Amino acid sequence: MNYYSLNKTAPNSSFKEAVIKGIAPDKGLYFPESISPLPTSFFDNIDSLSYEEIAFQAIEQFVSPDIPETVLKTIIEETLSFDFPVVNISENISTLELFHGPTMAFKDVGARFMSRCLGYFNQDNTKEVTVLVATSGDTGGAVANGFLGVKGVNVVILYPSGKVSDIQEKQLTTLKQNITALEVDGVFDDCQDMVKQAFLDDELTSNMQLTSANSINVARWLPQMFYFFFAYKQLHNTHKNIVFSVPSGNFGNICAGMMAQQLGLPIQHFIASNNENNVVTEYLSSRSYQPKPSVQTISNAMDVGNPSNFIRIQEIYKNDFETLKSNLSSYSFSDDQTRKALKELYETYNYVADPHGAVGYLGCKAYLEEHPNAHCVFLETAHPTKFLDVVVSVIDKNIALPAQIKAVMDQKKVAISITNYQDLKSVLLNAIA
Ligand SMILES: Cc1ncc(COP(=O)(O)O)c(C=O)c1O
Ligand SMILES: N[C@@H](CCOP(=O)(O)O)C(=O)O
Repeated sequence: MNYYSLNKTAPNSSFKEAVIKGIAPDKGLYFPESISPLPTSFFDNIDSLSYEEIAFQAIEQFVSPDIPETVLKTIIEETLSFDFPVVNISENISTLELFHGPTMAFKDVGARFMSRCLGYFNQDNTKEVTVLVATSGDTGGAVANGFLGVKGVNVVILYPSGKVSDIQEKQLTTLKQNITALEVDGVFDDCQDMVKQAFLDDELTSNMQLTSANSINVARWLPQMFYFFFAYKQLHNTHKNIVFSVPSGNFGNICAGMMAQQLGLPIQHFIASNNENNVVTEYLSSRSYQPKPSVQTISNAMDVGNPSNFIRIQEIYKNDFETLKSNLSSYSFSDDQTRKALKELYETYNYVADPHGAVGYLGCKAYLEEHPNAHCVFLETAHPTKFLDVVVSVIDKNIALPAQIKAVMDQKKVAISITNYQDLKSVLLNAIA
């Protein structure tokens, strides 16, 4: 598969080139040249397919011929080494739990898939690759974990100081080895802007091979399609009119769901559930797309004021506002509403959610008011213990810590404080000096 740049002024790239570069030379996001729907027999037989087989068929066209079939099968098998259960909440609402991986957030799937692709492409390469990542909380930990010890790859993670949870910070600052954490005096969008600026910097790019492990990288983004298929497999015999409510920040996850739909997955509608960072909610009601500075919320990983992947969503719908609107609704919720939803989920349904999942639940409720015949699946994108203070204070009950969380809690944080792009550049240049 070849990929074109959404800025349309760079040459097309193979999957391998797109993964290694991360972003096109004209700074556009890569997008696949074609999307061929899966045959109807795939959906007719989905009950008899394993998750690995489903994932293989979903992604093969996007990575072929750069990753041979046997290698791809191994990558998928290693990526999907944990469970993706759908849990029933009420008659019309279920949740897809995406937190059973090593860092307990949905990012584990994309990070594990991408690290193995890059490891494969880099196996005979003597030139080291530097993976730059901006995180508002979960990408950093997942990428650190996914790339830990990968030969020839150094990972540099930028995170906004004081704006990620304690556990998230531990997950991205305690691994050492080939992982460096940079604590930025700013918000997530500052981190993301610095990463994008680094790709524009000739002094850096002529001295080192830079790539990104944010969802701008196609190998991080596309595997996020897998679990929409897994949810469908679990639900399609008992539920019709399946809609997904995706707690959204950078819009990579929901955009991956839309790619699954393009492959033929019968998803009736998408709901982008937002906290008060509501650029897309506003766009759908006003037609005016106005990125704005992010505000801090209790669903911190969604504190994004300029979502990178919205341009891919526009491309999927060929920049047609009405087509997009017929397939996507969006709602924005305050922290107070999120706290009430956490409480309601616990007290009414005995379900302990995390603040991001709670925003997704609110999105389901809002949509179902207008569409009572739908079945809404909200993505539970992280484990509640990653946001221990918020969740415990709301439900007023201690929750057991999983082994993955206990393993990092008492580790010592190691991070370099930076305030601006020059600081980032110095860290990167010093590393190769
Ligand atoms: C727990 C959690 N939920 C939701 C999101 C938002 O996902 P996306 O950025 O793909 O929209 C993130 C961050 O990506 C996250 O970490
Ligand atoms: N919410 C994310 C922000 C980065 O998103 P990505 O999917 O583009 O990596 C985070 O948790 O860091």
